[in-house]
Amino acid sequence: MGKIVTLTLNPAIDKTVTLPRLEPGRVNRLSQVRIDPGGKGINVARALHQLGADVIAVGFNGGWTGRLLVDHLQREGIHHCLVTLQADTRINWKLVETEANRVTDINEPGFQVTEKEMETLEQRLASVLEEADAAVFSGSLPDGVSDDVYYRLIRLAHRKDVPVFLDADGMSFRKGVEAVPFAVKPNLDELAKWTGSPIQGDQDVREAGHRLLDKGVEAAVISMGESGAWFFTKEQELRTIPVPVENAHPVGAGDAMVAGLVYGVTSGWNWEKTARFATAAGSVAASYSGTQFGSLQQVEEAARKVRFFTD
Ligand SMILES: Nc1ncnc2c1ncn2[C@@H]1O[C@H](COP(=O)(O)OP(=O)(O)O)[C@@H](O)[C@H]1O
Ligand SMILES: O=P(O)(O)OC[C@H]1O[C@](O)(COP(=O)(O)O)[C@@H](O)[C@@H]1O
Repeated sequence: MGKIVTLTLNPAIDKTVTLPRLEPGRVNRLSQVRIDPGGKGINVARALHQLGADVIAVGFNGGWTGRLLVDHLQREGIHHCLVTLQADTRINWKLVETEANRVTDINEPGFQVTEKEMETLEQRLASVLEEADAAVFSGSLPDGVSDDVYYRLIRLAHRKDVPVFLDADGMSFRKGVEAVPFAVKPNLDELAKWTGSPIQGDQDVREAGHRLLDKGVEAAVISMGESGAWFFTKEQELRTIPVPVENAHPVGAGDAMVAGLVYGVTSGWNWEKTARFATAAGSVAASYSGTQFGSLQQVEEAARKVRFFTD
């Protein structure tokens, strides 16, 4: 496995705050507070690094929260190539209510990016892609970045022969798919936005998965939280069932799954092994508070317990 590049246009500091129950309109006191570096591509890089992969995180970053983010990345030993902006990297709040076992995400929109800054980022990405075996483009877009950005950058990666794994939402995902990434990983909400109609059962998922393959992507993975995921290629379709995680902390599970998927594909594993591993990577992440990811050994152990729907 060679170098993997992740792209995070809108990174974040994830602030996970825990309390028994939120009482709106009253003074609430937190029982725990946790800070993690975040944003989808940053998390994929952290998860891949935990698995032992050679990874570099590319993206924007800025202000005091940006310095905090870099500090965390350095402590974790993550290589990065970030374009520094004046404005602060956003803070995304993850409100955990323990009594209801409910997590509410409150994500800031993020900083404003100029055309010039976007050009600088594209130049850096282009040079990092020269040495890459795979790239992961994921997450929301900051203000000022047009929603065809993944489309353009996937085409850039094609010119360098680098397969792209895309995990995005809304119009940036829709346009990105048109550039034919190697793989996509929507969850059910993201998939419903792409199809334009609600996804109401396995048959709807299968139809949507095949529509994604018809667009030319080699692999479509549809994640469904604790219910596992569907893994589609032209040759095979599998539905995985993870070992359920009690009192799960699902933030970052999707990013861990993407990391597991890239890890399996770039290791040359078959689709069953990759599907088990990616599913398990998500579950291990869901077992930790905040965003924390499993080691190779932990994920391999959890992968042995993943079942296929037809088992
Ligand atoms: N409560 C859970 N128990 C076990 N596995 C989970 C749980 N939540 C998530 N996962 C694993 O993580 C994967 C990705 O989670 P999901 O919530 O679908 O992603 P996203 O964060 O992108 O919405 C799931 O397909 C599953 O394998
Ligand atoms: O870029 P977006 O869509 O706002 O998402 C950013 C958030 O998603 C996360 O990367 C978690 O994503 P997943 O739960 O999908 O794995 C958080 O760390 C971050 O706060």
